[in-house]
Amino acid sequence: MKNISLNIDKVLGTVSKKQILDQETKANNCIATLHNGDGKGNDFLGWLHLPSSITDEELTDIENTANILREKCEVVVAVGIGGSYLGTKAVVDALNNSFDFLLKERKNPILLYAGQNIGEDYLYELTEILKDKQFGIINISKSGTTTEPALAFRILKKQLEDAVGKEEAKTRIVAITDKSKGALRTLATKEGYKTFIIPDNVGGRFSVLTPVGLLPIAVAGISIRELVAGAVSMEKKTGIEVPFEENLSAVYAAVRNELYKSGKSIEILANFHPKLHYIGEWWKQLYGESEGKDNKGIFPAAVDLTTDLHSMGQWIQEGERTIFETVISIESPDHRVEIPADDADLDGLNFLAGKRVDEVNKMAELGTQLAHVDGGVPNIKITLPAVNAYYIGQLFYFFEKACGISGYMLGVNPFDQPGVEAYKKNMFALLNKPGYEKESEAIKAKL
Ligand SMILES: O=P(O)(O)OC[C@H]1O[C@](O)(CO)[C@@H](O)[C@@H]1O
Repeated sequence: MKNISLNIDKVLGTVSKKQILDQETKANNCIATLHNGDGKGNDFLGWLHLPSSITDEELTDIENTANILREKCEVVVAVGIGGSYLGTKAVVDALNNSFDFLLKERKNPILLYAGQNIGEDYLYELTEILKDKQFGIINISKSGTTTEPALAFRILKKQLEDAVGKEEAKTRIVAITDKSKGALRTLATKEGYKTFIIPDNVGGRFSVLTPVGLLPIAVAGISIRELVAGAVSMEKKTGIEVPFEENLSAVYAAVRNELYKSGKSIEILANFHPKLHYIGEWWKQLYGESEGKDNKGIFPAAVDLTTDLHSMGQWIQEGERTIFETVISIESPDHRVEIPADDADLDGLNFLAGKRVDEVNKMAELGTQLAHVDGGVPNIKITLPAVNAYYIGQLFYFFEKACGISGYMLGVNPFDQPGVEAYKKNMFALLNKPGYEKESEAIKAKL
């Protein structure tokens, strides 16, 4: 197996090599803080050695549970929001056929999602489509109290029980939550569901390599062993003993912090393969919740290229010069499509005849990089040799480790998310939730 790689050459017009190398001590100190567990948020460091500590028994238990759902269900609904669904969707979208839902000869159940929004039409359409389907539910919530998934689960649980009876429903529902706290744990115990535990010390956005991600990914027919193996290899490659310049996570963290200091306050994660869209969504939560606090932090944005070059391209090329770009580049796509010759050549594309589509895409990627760098947008490039579970495992861990280092370099606690509570408090006050009487009065006075 090869490895993912990092290229920072195209940031060097904005920050110098010396500036980056000067961050060595700081970055190493941050890595030591993570490994010694003596920094801010140190009760949430369970992700650090998670890949290498997953046991064969745990993986087998997850695979066996996935197989039960795979046998019984045409559709499995993964209920969860934020870290409780983004990692799964990132892997499944990246590795499954883009037109999976249209495949007739199915080897895997269709994975659908719920609880990641409160859209009434979304839930209506989901429940309608499930009416004639054999379905199961994986209900995922670390806290076990998040409103969006709890609401979706209440609706889907009733539908499933009405359709197949309470006893059968129990065999098609799996709960993934805290070992003892939260409403979901109480409910799962009372109903007797199969459960998996999200360790106390692993925050939601770092939980993709726990059963949170592993169970639904296994249901989708993807090798969780390869995913974990990739993460294990990256855990080694970014370890405390690895020299700064060889430690991809440390270098990425140092570079983005130097760019931030130089006025680049927005990082755009770009891909040239639409299947990677949700890798960007997962990454946005990871960095947004980890670094956006104390009135600081790089704003994480994401684009799909070349698609968004025809919508956001103008802004990226010539808008406010406060951005830098991190491109996820894929060395070899899985499949070959050659551009055919055409006698009439009315579209003038015969100069491309015989070339692979990826050759055009690669030139678009290179052309974009050069244009953006010329336009004052520094460019970091992360290359995956191919899109498979192993390299995505590497990528996840690479970003997680870099996020921990980067957050400490920035001087924030990368492992909490106190700001998320503000909207919840207002929503509960507006909905007259018991216990929020004072807040209800106060908020209504503002309307
Ligand atoms: O898994 P839970 O506890 O339902 O939380 C879902 C998401 O909500 C947040 O806690 C923010 O409210 C995220 O950090 C988390 O990933």
